[in-house]
Amino acid sequence: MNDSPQPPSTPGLRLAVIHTGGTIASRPNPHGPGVVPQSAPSVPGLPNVQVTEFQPFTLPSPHVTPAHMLQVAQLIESVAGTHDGIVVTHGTDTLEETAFALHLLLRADTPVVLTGSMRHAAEVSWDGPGNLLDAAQIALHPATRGRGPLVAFGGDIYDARTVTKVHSTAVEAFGGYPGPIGRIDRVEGAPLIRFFANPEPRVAFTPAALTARVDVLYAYAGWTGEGFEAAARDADGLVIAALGTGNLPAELLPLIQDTDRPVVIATRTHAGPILPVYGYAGGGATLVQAGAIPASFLNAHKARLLLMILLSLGLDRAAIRRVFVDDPF
Ligand SMILES: NC(=O)C[C@H](N)C(=O)O
Repeated sequence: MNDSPQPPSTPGLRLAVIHTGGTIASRPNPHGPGVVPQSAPSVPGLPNVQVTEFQPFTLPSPHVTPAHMLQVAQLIESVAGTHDGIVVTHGTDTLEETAFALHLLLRADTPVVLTGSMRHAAEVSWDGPGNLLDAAQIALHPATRGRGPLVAFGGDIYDARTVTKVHSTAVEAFGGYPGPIGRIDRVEGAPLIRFFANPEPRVAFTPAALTARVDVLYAYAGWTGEGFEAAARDADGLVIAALGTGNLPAELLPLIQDTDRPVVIATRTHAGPILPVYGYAGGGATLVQAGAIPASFLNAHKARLLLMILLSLGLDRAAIRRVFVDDPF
């Protein structure tokens, strides 16, 4: 653990800030109801840090697609060599998906820290400036290098692979098993950054485009497979947010047996792995025997991104299975 207070900045550092929208860029809508992203938040002044800002798009994060994630990854690759740290501001609703996409796509090891806010700029409790300052100081800290894309929120630092949004309104909106890998605090204004875990090593994939279609289905008591056939017909791959350790109602077993599409099984619970424990029809052991691919600890929407990338690279089912099973997800 590195727990020595750091100076507010080290002279001559170069920070890139990539603004993409979200509540951190939002204000009340002058043309209609609610709040909408409008202008990028101001980057706090950091002495002797040269800041370059980029604004590839300004979107609420429910409008962000995998194509936007690839665009951000390509922008990061293009500026990584000339910057010491990179911050991405993003809406919180799909922030974990962009973070995980960057985890899968980036080759550069320049620190990348994503952040956002839960309150908009016209609210007294706006958390944007604090989160942005945290993210900038984390991105420029020497101990951050080599940890892959991170998420900074409410002072906690998360691994892109495990972070997830856990609350729809609270300022402490992020969590995820097994929790933060670091923390930023301040002592008399100086940042104190401590890491207490390293993320698992990353494998970087380099698709030219994310062309594959992957649909997510959500399991529930009494599901008899509604939606499965259409998804298996129209999509290149499927992810099921299954029950418990990766179990489904019995009706799903023949559907999974009969499709030639890769079917990845994640859990709809909020933590824990997929395991082939149960041997009743639809139990995890029977699904794996039928060809389903366990998503390990990935949630369904992160498993979808990995499957989309692997299908876009042209991998077949056996190769996809090897990535899901052998790589540290
Ligand atoms: N807090 C937020 O940023 C939520 C917003 N709906 C978004 O993700 O764009």
